[in-house]
Amino acid sequence: MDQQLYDFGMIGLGVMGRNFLLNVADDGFGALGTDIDQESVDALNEEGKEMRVKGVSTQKEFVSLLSRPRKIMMLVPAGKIVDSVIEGLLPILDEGDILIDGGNSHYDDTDRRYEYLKTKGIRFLGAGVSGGAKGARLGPSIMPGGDRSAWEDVRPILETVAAKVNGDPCVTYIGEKSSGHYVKMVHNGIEYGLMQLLAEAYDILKRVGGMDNDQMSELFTRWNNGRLNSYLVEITAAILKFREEGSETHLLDVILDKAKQKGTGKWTSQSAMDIGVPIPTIDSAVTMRAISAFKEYRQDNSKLYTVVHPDEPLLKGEGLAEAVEKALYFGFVCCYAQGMHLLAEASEEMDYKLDLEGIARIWRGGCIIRAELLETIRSAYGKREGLKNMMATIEFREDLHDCRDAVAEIVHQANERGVPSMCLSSALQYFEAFRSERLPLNLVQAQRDYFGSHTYERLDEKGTFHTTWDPKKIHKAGDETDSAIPTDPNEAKVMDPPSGAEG
Ligand SMILES: NC(=O)C1=CN([C@@H]2O[C@H](COP(=O)(O)OP(=O)(O)OC[C@H]3O[C@@H](n4cnc5c(N)ncnc54)[C@H](OP(=O)(O)O)[C@@H]3O)[C@@H](O)[C@H]2O)C=CC1
Ligand SMILES: O=C(CO)[C@H](O)[C@H](O)COP(=O)(O)O
Repeated sequence: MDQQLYDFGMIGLGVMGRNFLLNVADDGFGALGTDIDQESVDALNEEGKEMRVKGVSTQKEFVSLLSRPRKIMMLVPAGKIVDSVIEGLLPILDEGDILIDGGNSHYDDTDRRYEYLKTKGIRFLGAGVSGGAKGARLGPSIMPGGDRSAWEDVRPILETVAAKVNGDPCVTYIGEKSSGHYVKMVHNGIEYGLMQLLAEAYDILKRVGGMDNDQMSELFTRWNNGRLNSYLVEITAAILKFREEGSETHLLDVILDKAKQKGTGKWTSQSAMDIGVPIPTIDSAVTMRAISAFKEYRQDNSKLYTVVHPDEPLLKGEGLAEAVEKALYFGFVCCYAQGMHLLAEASEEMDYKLDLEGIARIWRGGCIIRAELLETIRSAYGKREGLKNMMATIEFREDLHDCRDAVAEIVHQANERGVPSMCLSSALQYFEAFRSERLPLNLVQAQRDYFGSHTYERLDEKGTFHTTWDPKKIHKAGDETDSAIPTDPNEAKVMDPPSGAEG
């Protein structure tokens, strides 16, 4: 093999890169890897001894051993490292070679790199990869976007290594420019939401229902055999019962309750805010990770504010379990609905021309958010061209109706005992807001017009209106904000803090 050229190259032989490359080799392709760390190169050579795999130490040797056009994937930490790897490669690549960024890069960086590499004659793909270590090794879900001809060239390899659902590979060309990384970012936003919903269900079962870890593990296993069937429910069941060898304690009970984040969830929320798409369940999950990081504040506050716990929960045992299952299912549907809606709007905003059915299809296997539910989502989008929000489709209408009261009850139970349920509550509130024909935002419009002359529209007349709400208002030319200061001293007083509030 050493004298032959290799079909596929990987830069970065960490958790994802090494496993992805071994997966490529499993499928009979010649697989070549390199890493800044010699130990990772040696480990690949050791692990790939019996396979068509080789690790080399320099980029020069790496590039010289790849067949043309070279097909190189980078799985290195996102950010400046990606740019430095690109700069190192450029002088030794040839026109038409293909570079794939498989990491979790920000879509703006991907657009910049795509344009830059085009000027250098390099065909660039920003390809989200999901599935963690095991997925990369056995079959991930892959979301490539960018140069279409590059996709056609790497397609046979990516379709072979990707996960399969009923023989269908979990990879498709997502679209132009940064669309692949945008879709992966939203995948991760949904991932944040589902994980937090599961964490809240665990907390409620434990603190409201008094269930122990082994009982919860059995329950999650049971749920995984029903409509909640998904990778994240499956691993939650496994985590709940896990004990280290020789230990009586569940490992979960001694893990610090501060969740880290690398950025993709936050970027999803930021982009949704920019475009104006509501994704409160994903936002709440990002916020809960941020709150979790303030452990010391939480410790201090827990001593200051105590919650009176009612003696007997209204729901317990099987009744509670059944209601939590409904709440979780409801939360899952709302979370996917928010992510898909964001993709639908972003597709227009960024001109990505996304195929939402295709995206749901390649998320059914290999990735972290894979779930039985995704087949229903795929079918809902497949049947309706232009569908943006799936909440009102016949596929989900009955289930959401059926689960709604259970979510309200579970949130109530959690509130009664001071157990935070930000994601579950946000899912319920999202549903309530979207099914409200009339929202109280008429008052917000009136307030905006009152203090800032921002105008409003009316239900009973066409046009844009402004009212002089307070004839006593002092208008200072060119400074509308000043006119917002109430002139009535009694009104101003209301804004003073109530006496005795401090301390
Ligand atoms: N872990 C996961 O579950 C998933 C990760 N991702 C994304 O994939 C990317 C890689 O993640 P992951 O494999 O977990 O990260 P790791 O840190 O495990 O691996 C990255 C590897 O790249 C090496 N590296 C760093 N700089 C260079 C360089 N200049 N040239 C060559 N190699 C270099 C690192 O070496 P050293 O350690 O010595 O710095 C390390 O071996 C990230 O963008 C991540 O967000 C995507 C999906 C899932
Ligand atoms: O992309 C992934 C899975 O799909 C990664 O595991 C992701 O990096 C996890 O994100 P975070 O560290 O922010 O929880």
